[in-house]
Amino acid sequence: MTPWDRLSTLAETAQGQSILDLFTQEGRAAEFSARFGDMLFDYSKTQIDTKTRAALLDLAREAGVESRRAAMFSGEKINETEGRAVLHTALRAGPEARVLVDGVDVMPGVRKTRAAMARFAEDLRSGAFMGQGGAITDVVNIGIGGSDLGPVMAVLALAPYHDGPKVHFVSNVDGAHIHDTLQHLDPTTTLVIVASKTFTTIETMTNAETARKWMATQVTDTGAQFAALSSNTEATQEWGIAQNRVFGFEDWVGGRYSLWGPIGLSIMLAVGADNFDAFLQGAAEMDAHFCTVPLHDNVPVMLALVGIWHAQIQGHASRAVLPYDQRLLRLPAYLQQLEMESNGKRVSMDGADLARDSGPIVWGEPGTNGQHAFYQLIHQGTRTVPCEFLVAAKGHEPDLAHHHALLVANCLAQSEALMRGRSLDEARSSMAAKGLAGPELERQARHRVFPGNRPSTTLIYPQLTPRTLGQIIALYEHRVFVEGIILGINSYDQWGVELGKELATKLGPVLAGETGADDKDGSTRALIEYVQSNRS
Ligand SMILES: O=P(O)(O)OC[C@H]1O[C@](O)(CO)[C@@H](O)[C@@H]1O
Repeated sequence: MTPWDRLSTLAETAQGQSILDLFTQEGRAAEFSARFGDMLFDYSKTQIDTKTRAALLDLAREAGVESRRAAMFSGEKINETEGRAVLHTALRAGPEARVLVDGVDVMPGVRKTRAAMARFAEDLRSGAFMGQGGAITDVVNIGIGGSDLGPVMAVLALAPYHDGPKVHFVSNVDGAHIHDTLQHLDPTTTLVIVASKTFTTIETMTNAETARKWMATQVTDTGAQFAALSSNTEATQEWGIAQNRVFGFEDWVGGRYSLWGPIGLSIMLAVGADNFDAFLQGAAEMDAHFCTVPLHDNVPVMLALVGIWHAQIQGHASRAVLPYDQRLLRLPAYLQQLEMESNGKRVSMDGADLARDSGPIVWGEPGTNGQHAFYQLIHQGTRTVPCEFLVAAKGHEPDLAHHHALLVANCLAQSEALMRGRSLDEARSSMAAKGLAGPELERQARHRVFPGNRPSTTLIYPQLTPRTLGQIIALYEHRVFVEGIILGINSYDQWGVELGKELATKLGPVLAGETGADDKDGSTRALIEYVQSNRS
């Protein structure tokens, strides 16, 4: 019997297994949690028991998690469809590290770029680097996907550490985004960063061109107030950005894994090089944990196995990520790209159809806001949505500690409520206490039943510092990697984004009336006609 078969059988047995009853086993909370430093990952509020976990660990071993992990860290070209190594971990590696790609140590180059970024950041933050109108007050990062989501998420998350210029982000090609961002800024004291690995992404290049025109209205040497983050240094030069403000990286850094290097410049500008270093250090610590700790106690591995249990074995199509931290507002969006662009694939590495479901749909919002929006469905809908809670024991506002206490109480209450539920008898008693009786009591009580037994995990840490944020992001990166290995997926390509881009490029001239729409289907033709007759 393969581990997959064993897990299917275990899932059948688990049907109807009360999670709450599993806690009659003494020490379950400690036994079904994993620690990383002062961070705790609690997965005891799931139906996973000792046998299930053993089968999940066998699955990981048989899939070759340990050897694939070694292959990734040693610079093997594990992104086979693009013939590339996967070494975002090198961007955060410590001073002693040596990482070989094709026999060449890439670390001297990584360190050189990191030092150049730090020098530029310090110059800009101290006022040594200025705009035409004086010290830089605002930075606009223009990028999309991995060249935007990571930096936006991290800059928001690290608000208590901001002591640099104000950082803004423009990603959408919708002119509203750049318009609304630039309209309040002064071009003479603004730095524009064009963040694009390829430097060809249509949204980014269109926004960059618009920013250049805006800058030219008041600045004579516009190029002097631009920087570029890219692995296509030829294109950055052609675009007119001086070499000393181009921060390059190699093709072994995937877009959605790129915030640790030059793509993270906006984070460094906001919080300074020391805090950025702490962010990298946290991630490097998680890398060391991932590489050395046995699978059973390995937080990224266990997070991945819980994910596989819920998505591929129990068949739950989505998972909700629910940070009880307003500053992690964009974490769900960031994880949507990280997880869904990495593992949303229908063929395995060798091109065969995937034998099971691909990675799940990832969605979420910070608590407590989500509670007043979609938690209704999570508690009483007909579908089970495994929930992943994140919360810090302590906030950053000592005088608002009572807010934080309420926040934590809500987070803990939600996982408890999801597991415990409320029975019909309990609902009946509360309706009877309100004076209801007979059929009306019965009807009202049924609406107030919570089925419970809904699984969740909680990641809890002391405080959201730069170092902790680095740990959390690296944790999720490795989780995605492990899930991808188990599914046989190449988590590092993204062919699924190409078709839409190609068609959009062809539709441009059609919408402009330059070419016909004869090859289009009836629906698309009707939509084109609608736009053409309603835009003037
Ligand atoms: O950094 P670039 O090359 O502009 O790409 C942006 C994003 O586009 C994608 O290729 C997908 O559309 C992402 O993987 C990437 O993060």
